[in-house]
Amino acid sequence: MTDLPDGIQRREFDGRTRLATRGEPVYGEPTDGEWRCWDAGRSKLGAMLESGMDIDLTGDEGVLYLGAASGTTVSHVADFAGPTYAVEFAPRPMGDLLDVAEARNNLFPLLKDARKPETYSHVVESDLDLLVQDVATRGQASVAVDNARFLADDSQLLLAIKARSEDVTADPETVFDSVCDELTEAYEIIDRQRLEPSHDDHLGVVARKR
Ligand SMILES: C[S@@+](CC[C@H](N)C(=O)[O-])C[C@H]1O[C@@H](n2cnc3c(N)ncnc32)[C@H](O)[C@@H]1O
Repeated sequence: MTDLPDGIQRREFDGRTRLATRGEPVYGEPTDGEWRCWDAGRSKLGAMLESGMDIDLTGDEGVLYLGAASGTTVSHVADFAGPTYAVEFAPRPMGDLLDVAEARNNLFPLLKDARKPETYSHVVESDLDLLVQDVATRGQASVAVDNARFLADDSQLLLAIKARSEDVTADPETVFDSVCDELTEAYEIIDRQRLEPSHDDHLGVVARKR
């Protein structure tokens, strides 16, 4: 069961109850006053929260977000959480991400490679509460394990695993099992759930740092 902080609400948009955060709109999402709809169809973390996975959020978390792209999901995270470091290695979406950060003084975009945490360890604080990861790259488990260095003990990992980024031909369940096995080097898995129908061949994982 998901524990939602005050900064995330369930509200009605177009006759459907959906998640929402308070902040400047980013991707043309529907709004209701200062609340903006968090579109689970465009956000794996949104889908994980909407499906009621075993996630525990308080709203004052320090966050490291890996794979921020243009800021669709990390904008919602920065709306409800504390300092949010957003790592993205592609220069193209970084321009959009900088615009998103303009309206959020707790969002810090970093043009860095998530496979090389040593290149941003001088900027990102230590003892963070939450690692959110959505990087379309091979070696998703080792990225999460290598970045555990920024987390306090017992903090949370919210991970979306994309099967095809590991192996386009393998059965997704086999890929998910192997990534989850590798994660246990640094984390205890609390919950795992496929993200269909909104995100094909993706697994949502909730874990705690050991
Ligand atoms: C599926 S998109 C992320 C979407 C985003 N999380 C959202 O929901 O708004 C995956 C992103 O991971 C980025 N990425 C892939 N490998 C990376 C790496 N090694 N370091 C940083 N970013 C990476 C890609 O450039 C891409 O923007």
